[in-house]
Amino acid sequence: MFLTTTTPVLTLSHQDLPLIGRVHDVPAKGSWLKFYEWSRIYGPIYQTKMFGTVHVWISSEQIAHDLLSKRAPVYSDRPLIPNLPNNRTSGDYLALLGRTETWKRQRKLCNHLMHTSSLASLHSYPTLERDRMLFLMLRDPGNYLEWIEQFTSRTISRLSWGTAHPASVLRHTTFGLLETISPSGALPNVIGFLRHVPYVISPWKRKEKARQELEGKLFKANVGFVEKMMATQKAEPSFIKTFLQSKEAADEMEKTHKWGETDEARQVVGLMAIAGALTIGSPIQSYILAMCHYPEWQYKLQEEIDVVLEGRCPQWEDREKLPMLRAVVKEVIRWRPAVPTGIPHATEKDDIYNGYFIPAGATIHALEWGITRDETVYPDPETFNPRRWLDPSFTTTYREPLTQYPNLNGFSQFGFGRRTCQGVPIVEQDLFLTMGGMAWAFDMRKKRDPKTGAEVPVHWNDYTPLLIAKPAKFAFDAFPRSDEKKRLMREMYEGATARMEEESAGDGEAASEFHEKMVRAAPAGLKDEYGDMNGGDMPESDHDVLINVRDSSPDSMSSLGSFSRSESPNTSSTSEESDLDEPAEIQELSASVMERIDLHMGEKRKMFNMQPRVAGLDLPGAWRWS
Ligand code: HEM
Repeated sequence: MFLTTTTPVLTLSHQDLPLIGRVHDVPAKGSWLKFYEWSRIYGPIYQTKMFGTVHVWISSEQIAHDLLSKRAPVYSDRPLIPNLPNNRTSGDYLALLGRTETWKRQRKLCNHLMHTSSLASLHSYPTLERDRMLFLMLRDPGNYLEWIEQFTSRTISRLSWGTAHPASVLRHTTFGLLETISPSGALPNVIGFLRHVPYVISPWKRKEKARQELEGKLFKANVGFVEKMMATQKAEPSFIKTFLQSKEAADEMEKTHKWGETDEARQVVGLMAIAGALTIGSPIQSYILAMCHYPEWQYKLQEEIDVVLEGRCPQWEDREKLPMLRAVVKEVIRWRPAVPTGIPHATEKDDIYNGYFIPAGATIHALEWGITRDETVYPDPETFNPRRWLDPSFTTTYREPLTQYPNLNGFSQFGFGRRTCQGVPIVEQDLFLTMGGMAWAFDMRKKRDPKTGAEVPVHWNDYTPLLIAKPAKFAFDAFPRSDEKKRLMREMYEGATARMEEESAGDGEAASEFHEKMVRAAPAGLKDEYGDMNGGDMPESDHDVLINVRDSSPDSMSSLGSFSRSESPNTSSTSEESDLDEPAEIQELSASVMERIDLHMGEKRKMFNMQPRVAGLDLPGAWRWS
């Protein structure tokens, strides 16, 4: 009943797009590979029907521009997400809103906050956190996933609220949201009618409600913190601070109409934090994967950095002088897109494109994976080749002047038309600094078997299945390139931590008060999950031991409570610090965390029971809850 034919249907006035595929032909893992494979057979635009909804898949940048940009009034809506059914209207998540007045107002605010922050070079937060990350990698490269995720979540926390303290909880709630919204995440996104299951027996609804409650409290507490710091002139720069200052300076009309209420700004900034924490780790990890497979590019990059900077580690101010580094950044994103299926748009009216009919209400996917494999634009697309951005013979990608290009502005990987990504300045700076820093500091390469001397294989393209795809964990060696660089890394780390300590002295108790109390109030089991509210600060000296209590491989991250942490003295609990004298807000929050864990356990049991019924629909295992 849900299935389709492989033959285009002809009518007198127009032709339907080629209609292909069945829901159970699409694997849950690497679904974009299947959609790309179909594009090779059926062309750069075709449709599938899944549970009654038309999905249009576009694998050509030109077609994506023709529709999503040039016909923006028709193609700028977002589809309903069955597992988050108010996504188009609630105003909680800007990126998921329909094309409403709320979305327009929020997008304007987001734009203003990003612009202000990027004019101030993101307040050097990415540099500070990059310096911290390099040293952590030096000490414990095997835990690279943790250091990278800490880098991204701490950087965006600082940008959003002027402090890194919320980073751990942010990572947690954000990953839950990714499950909620991903087509291959929560089951109602695959079997749409499951969204009608009543709340009391819907594990998905209950889990999502608990997650949203926790997230809401986190965002509220963070705004409260910024307000408190501003009252004493100690607030570090942040999106929220910019909002509050802009509103303060505005006239009465602008106060509500232009900038909206603080509650709304809280959600806009929350969404920006979510986007930053979710996405940027993907290309950083893919860079290491690329260097394992293409060591020659690592040497070329190191040569550029060494010659131009004479031994210094790349800084954001060096960007004009380092085109190869910018080319590597861009090529990593092309080679392994972070959002390989794109974030879908929806049509508001029937449309005809080159004689093909596209109905109102269709879900439109700019298939980023397919777009980056268009051979007319990217010859030999499977090969990682930054030269395509630097050599004039690559006429479709090369652009002058090299002091400016390549860069990420307008790159297809950040979407199309009115819904393009707002975070490009952060992505650009984060990736330039981390990839440049890693190339400067380390020779990264495949491990060798100590007995045989043979290279230990590294996967080529094993990525996590959710909307934001990250490479499965792999083993590699990261050798510091010299003793001098080791010394400099320590110095850079110490410089970064000194500044952090200064900030902590400035924010005194207020910054950590909320988060640390939450940890202390939580029972022992939960401390594993929320243990280090600083996002895993480093021990004082080399002799301290990092205790990583959990595996942070992408696979294990698909279950709640899976983030690894390092034990830190200031977050450990004592019997005197019981929850009895905690403020009501903290007790309430801790109870909600408990409820969420209970829910999670119950839900897993229920899921188990439900699987035979799901299997009765003849869906392959891959489409079931995993
Ligand atoms: C590697 C990192 C990132 C990638 C690949 C990426 C990619 C994307 C894509 C493909 C879209 C959808 C565009 C469309 O619908 O046509 C999007 C939307 C968005 N991104 Fe990003 N993004 C990244 C990082 C960020 C960051 C750090 C922020 C932080 C501000 C951010 C904020 C947003 C927002 C607010 C939207 C929604 C725009 C709207 O719906 O109007 N993104 N991004």
